[in-house]
Amino acid sequence: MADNAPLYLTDECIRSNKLLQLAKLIPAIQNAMASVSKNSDEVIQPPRTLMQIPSLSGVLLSMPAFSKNDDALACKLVTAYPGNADKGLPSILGTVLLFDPTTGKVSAIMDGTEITTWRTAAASAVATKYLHNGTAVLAILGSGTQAQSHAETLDYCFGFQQIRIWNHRFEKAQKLTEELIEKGKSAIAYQSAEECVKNADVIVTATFASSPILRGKWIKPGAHINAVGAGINHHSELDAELYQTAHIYTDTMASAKTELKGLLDLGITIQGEVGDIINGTKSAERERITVFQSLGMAVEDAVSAKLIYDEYKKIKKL
Ligand SMILES: NC(=O)C1=CN([C@@H]2O[C@H](COP(=O)(O)OP(=O)(O)OC[C@H]3O[C@@H](n4cnc5c(N)ncnc54)[C@H](O)[C@@H]3O)[C@@H](O)[C@H]2O)C=CC1
Ligand SMILES: O=C(O)C1=NCCCC1
Repeated sequence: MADNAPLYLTDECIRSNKLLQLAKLIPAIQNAMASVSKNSDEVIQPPRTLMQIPSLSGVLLSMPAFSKNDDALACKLVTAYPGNADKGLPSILGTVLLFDPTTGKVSAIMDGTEITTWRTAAASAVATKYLHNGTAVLAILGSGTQAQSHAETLDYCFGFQQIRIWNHRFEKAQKLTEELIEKGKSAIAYQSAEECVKNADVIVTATFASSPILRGKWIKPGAHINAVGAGINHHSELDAELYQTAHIYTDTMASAKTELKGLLDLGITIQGEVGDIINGTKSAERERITVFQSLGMAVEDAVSAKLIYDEYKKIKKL
């Protein structure tokens, strides 16, 4: 490889060299979420393009961003193909280009699946920190990639007494539960979503469900929900009653205006961005049911890619 050629970092390389560690990732994502919500030039992040391919049930997103504080300029191209599960491939596949911000030259090309997996869970952890009201029981609806990263990341941050897993295919809930138990966590698989979320303090929805899997009447007052899943229709996992009663925050209002249009058209209010709470410009009402409606932000990918690049250069002494 020529000296000035971009680095190519695969998901396997990122995993085996531990290039993306929660201890560094979570504060970086918190800073990025805060910066997005400041009226400043700290973050440049245009609305992402989202191209649907209905005949193949797939979506391709293009997500550029610049973070001044992190000196990170990047663009992620990411696809969502729910049918990949039957083909032994991840549903979410991505590639991130990291640029030298001063010249625009590509410094690294990275697989984006590890990045998407962990930065999404890190964003939910930050939202949970600012919106939750208790950390005894974590309930996760879904048992795929995001369910696993959320179980590990939220437990890393809050140390839950119990982690409950539900999936529409029970054997998959059992499989994730066994993996969590092997890692020393106290996990239980549930056949019923209602039983799974009963009295839970923090709930995660991370599925491709196109109709509600979580109902407002099942949830205890003060519970916090990280609504992560459902592809391009980001608001199909929770029922209307829940959206109508909860205090809802998102990651970026700029994307919410288009990607959550279905919710806004129902007259549902989004209180603001999680960054507003971090910055102290809005205050959380933790005694109410709160929802973090996660869309996913390009700046999260940019700061994650920069962390990986810096860590790789450090360990390889480049
Ligand atoms: N907000 C964000 O930043 C991000 C959101 N996502 C979204 O998170 C969700 C999960 O993604 P991954 O874990 O990577 O996918 P995955 O394919 O690994 O897991 C999907 C889970 O959904 C379940 N599922 C599929 N169809 C379902 C249905 N009709 N009803 C109930 N459950 C169903 C599967 O059994 C599996 O447990 C997707 O909707 C994806 O688009 C993914 C990455 C980032
Ligand atoms: O932010 C992302 O990355 C994604 N968001 C929605 C689903 C596909 C990946």
